[in-house]
Amino acid sequence: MPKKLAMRNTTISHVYLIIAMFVAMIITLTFLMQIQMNALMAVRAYIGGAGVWAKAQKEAILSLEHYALTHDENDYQNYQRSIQIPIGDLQARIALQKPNPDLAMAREGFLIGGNHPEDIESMSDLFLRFQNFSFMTEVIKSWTTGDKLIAELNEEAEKLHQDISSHSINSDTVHTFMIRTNIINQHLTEQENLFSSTLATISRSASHASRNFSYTIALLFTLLGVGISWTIIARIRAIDTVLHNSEAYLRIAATAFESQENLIITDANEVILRVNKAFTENTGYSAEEIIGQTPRLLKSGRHPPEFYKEMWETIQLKGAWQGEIWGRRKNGQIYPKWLSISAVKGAGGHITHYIGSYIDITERKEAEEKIKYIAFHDHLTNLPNRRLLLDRLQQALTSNARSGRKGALLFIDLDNFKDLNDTLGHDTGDLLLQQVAQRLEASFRENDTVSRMGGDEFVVMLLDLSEHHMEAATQTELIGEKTLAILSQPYQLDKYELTCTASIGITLFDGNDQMKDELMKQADIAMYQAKKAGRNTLRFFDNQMQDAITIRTKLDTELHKALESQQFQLYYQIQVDNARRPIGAEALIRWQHPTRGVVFPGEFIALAEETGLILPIGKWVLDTACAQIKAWQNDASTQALVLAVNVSANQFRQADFVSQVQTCVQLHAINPMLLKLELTESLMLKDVDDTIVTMNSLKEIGVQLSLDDFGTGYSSLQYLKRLPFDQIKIDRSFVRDIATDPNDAAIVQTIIAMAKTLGLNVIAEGVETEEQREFLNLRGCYAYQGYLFGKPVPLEQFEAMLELA
Ligand SMILES: Nc1nc2c(ncn2[C@@H]2O[C@H](COP(=O)(O)O[C@H]3[C@@H](O)[C@H](n4cnc5c(=O)[nH]c(N)nc54)O[C@@H]3COP(=O)(O)O)[C@@H](O)[C@H]2O)c(=O)[nH]1
Repeated sequence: MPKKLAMRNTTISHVYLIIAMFVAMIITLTFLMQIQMNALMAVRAYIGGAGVWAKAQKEAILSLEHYALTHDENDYQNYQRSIQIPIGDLQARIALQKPNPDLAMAREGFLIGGNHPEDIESMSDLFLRFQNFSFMTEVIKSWTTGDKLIAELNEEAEKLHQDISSHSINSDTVHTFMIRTNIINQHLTEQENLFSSTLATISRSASHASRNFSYTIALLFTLLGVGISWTIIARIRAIDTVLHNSEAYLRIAATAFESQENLIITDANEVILRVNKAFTENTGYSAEEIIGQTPRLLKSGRHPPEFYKEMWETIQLKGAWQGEIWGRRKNGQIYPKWLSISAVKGAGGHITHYIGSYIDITERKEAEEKIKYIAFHDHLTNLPNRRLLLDRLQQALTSNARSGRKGALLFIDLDNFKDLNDTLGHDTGDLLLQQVAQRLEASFRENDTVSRMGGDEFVVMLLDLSEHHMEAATQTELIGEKTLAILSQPYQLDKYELTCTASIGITLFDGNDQMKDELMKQADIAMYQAKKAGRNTLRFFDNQMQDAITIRTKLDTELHKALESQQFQLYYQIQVDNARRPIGAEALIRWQHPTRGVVFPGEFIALAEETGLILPIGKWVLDTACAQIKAWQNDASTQALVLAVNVSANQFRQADFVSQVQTCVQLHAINPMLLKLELTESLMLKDVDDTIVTMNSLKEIGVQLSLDDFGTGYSSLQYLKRLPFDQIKIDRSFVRDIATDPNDAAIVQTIIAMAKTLGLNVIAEGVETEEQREFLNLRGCYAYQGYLFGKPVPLEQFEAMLELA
């Protein structure tokens, strides 16, 4: 923690500073005391010296006065000895006052002056240091004056000595001498007093100054000490706070360490130092077992050495790594985890520790796998779904392009599955689909893919077929045939036992520039060909099929446009009675194609049925027919005509078909009896009960119902009895050969008889010859439609034809 470290360093330097300050204070005060002591010693020595000096001077004068009276040479000698002391001091002063003070000479002088040898240094020192200070100049001045007086005294002494030695002395001379020495003595005493009092003053002042200075220094150091101590206290408080916070951090870190995430700390050599509880619970290793080991103990063995090499290189380079990795628990279980490793660096930038944290992603992985499974499998059969098949197909295309081997797609569609679903229910339908899936799975190799597209459609992808087209086709055909055989075996679906066949469309692929969607479409097209070929069979895709599909696609686009651009038109084919009188017409749709001219319904109705476009087309036909009936109301020749329109199965099955018819009838305000709806026989077979309900509702509106193409379907009399038809229309395929084919003649005769029994009208279509008309007439059929009376024509021609009739 750099902040803490910086604070600690600052505090330590403050402590050093305070110690240094006290040392400095002690040294300074000691030094000051030393100076003070020296100064005081020097002052004391000078005061002492002054006493000695004064005493010697007094003794010298006494000895000299005595000598003047006694002329005893001993007295003069005494004078000489006494006067040496002041003269010694004079010598010392002169030596010290030299530009280059002569300390040796000064010492000699001071010694002669009777000063203590130990005082001499401080005396010289005081003199030299302070000689220019005012207080010292006073002293020196007094001293100099004293010295001059001593010199005067000495002159008087020498003169006296000469006078005595030459016996030229008299009482007057002695008297004068005595007066002069007295004067000198008085002056000297004054100077001594001045000298001593000045020194005493200096001593006191120095003492006061020194004490005050010491106090000031001590005060300053104390203040400084207090200031620094204050700072240190503040620092210590701050450190306390930081320490407190650090402890909190440590507590937080310890709590965080014991989090849900699995944590592991190693040293720089990857030796495990610490793990948390989550880790021990997750791996099964106790802390004691794992500490001291390396994370290699946790290796799964699923990653190659390069994986770990790369991982550690990243950590060294970037300081961290994270990724998905397999680990091993103590019980040997391998499991996935999301691992993050961070390198911890010390102050020098070297790695000191590694911290590893990971979360066990076993559950997440399982969930992902489950989601992936759901996304790529069909929930009913558990087979791969379309997405997975396309994925594998893409891979196969890539690998086949390299290997040159062929593959195949088998598009399998169950025959009549919808009928089974409708009649036996969806649960039974589901059971069938599951059993079909099981049979398919059991009969293909493991590397082939059996998938379900949805509904009753399955696609099998075969891999590793021959490189040669024909051989691959033969292999696939055999497999396809086998599959048809397997699927056509009876199924036991709860209480029902039934058989169900399939139609298979096959396309081969080799991976060269082939698109998977295109291949799927090809197999689908081939499957439709198989259906067309009668079901329970297989067909290979060929290019002609592709062309047909291309045309179909184009037609579909154009049909949509045709509806928007009102390119449809109704033609009318006359229906007559046995006296050839017009009784009605059939409205037949035509497409006025902008480039192709008139296009007949045989070319587009089936496609419109498949695509659902028949619904808006049917609505348009109904609306146009009702409008025409209304238009014919104004003319006597047309107002009784019944107009028949074809209704497709999809149109009839619309939930709101009845209300569509009712709305149309009401909107155009027509007599509903003049509208006849032609329903095909096949329409009746599905959901008979619903069909009856719808038909009854239509009958309630008042429209007529005609059973179209009668005889081509199942012609179930059982149903026919229950269905509220007004009319049966004999299909033209029976009419065509009634004169020549006894079977057809018999069928037509039976139909007419049956219709009479059921109380239904009967009309024959496709009447082209008088012979046919006569035959029908003789058998009791009195209504006809066919080229013999008129082809379907546009409205104008139809109305013109009526005028001629
Ligand atoms: N859902 C709808 N289907 C419609 C509609 N209009 C027609 N169709 C269906 O198309 C089928 C073919 O119709 P079309 O080509 O118009 O053929 C009709 C007649 O031209 C033809 N016909 C009539 N008389 C004769 C004849 O003497 N010889 C002969 N070779 N052909 C003849 O029969 C067709 C009418 O048949 P049908 O409807 O069964 O009476 C047609 O069968 C409709 O299914 C439509 O608007 N909606």
